[in-house]
Amino acid sequence: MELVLNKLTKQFGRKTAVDQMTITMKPGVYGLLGANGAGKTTLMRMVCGVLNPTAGDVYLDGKRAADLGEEYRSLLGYLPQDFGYYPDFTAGEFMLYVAALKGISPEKARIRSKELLALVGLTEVSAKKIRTFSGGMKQRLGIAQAVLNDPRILVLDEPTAGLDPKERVHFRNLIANFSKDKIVILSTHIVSDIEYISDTVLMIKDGKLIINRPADNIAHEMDGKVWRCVVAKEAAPAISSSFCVANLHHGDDDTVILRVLSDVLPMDGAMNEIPTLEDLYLYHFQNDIAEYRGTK
Ligand SMILES: Nc1ncnc2c1ncn2[C@@H]1O[C@H](COP(=O)(O)OP(=O)(O)OP(=O)(O)O)[C@@H](O)[C@H]1O
Repeated sequence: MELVLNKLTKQFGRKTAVDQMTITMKPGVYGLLGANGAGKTTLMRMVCGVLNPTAGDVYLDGKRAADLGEEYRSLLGYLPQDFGYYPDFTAGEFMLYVAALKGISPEKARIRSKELLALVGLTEVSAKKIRTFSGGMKQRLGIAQAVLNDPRILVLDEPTAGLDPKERVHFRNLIANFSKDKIVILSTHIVSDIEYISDTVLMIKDGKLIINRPADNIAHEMDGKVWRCVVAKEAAPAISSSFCVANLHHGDDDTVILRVLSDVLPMDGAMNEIPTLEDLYLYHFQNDIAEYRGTK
């Protein structure tokens, strides 16, 4: 199976939300990373056919998804960011409702719903109303409904948003279970989720694909650019204002230890550190982050 996004573009008035994005995907987990407004949701909505591209196309095994129509949609599972859960439904009712929308026969729907609710750990609460669920439980229900039709392409828009660390780990494991032989596209702001679960990292910035690379050794382009600087407390603000600082903590005495991202030696005595995906992300998005913090 091969999913090709060919020069996929979406324009909202003058704003180009997704700009000529070309990606070839095979089964595996693709982690989509980008700042707020980078174009992740717009891209995912076009992949799922809920938004028409301004230009470009999605192809599945060489055929235009738009031409495949229902045949393409039947292979998709989608967990949108703003997923409506119908708070007065029970989890079981909700699964059957979504199954009906997906055209699954009632008998098959009952069996599959039961299996999936068990898989996501919601069997005991399947008769409880969704309004009583925690954020993590709702997200688990969200992924269960997305895979009801056993999709070959699974699109998850920020599935770990609002989850506590324990729920996030549980959720990541669930996604890993579901991802076998599928193309999974998952967006998040949480770098560690991408690091743990993705086979390929896609980084997008201002609607453009800036990185499309296997997750192993993803941060190697940062080799020699991540520095550990130990300075006196008074010297730390000057370093913070001149360089991108990924992390800062206080040492034993009156020292401060900074993790600095810089192409050049930031100060005498700085030592290179092993780069991480988070360093790579911060390096590419440092201007967005400075704006967000109000320092630019
Ligand atoms: N329906 C729309 N009409 C006009 N502009 C839109 C519309 N949808 C998205 N945009 C704009 O397109 C850009 C990309 O938005 P998108 O929601 O795809 O980003 P994102 O990366 O998913 O962001 P977030 O992480 O905040 O969800 C933003 O500037 C957004 O304001």
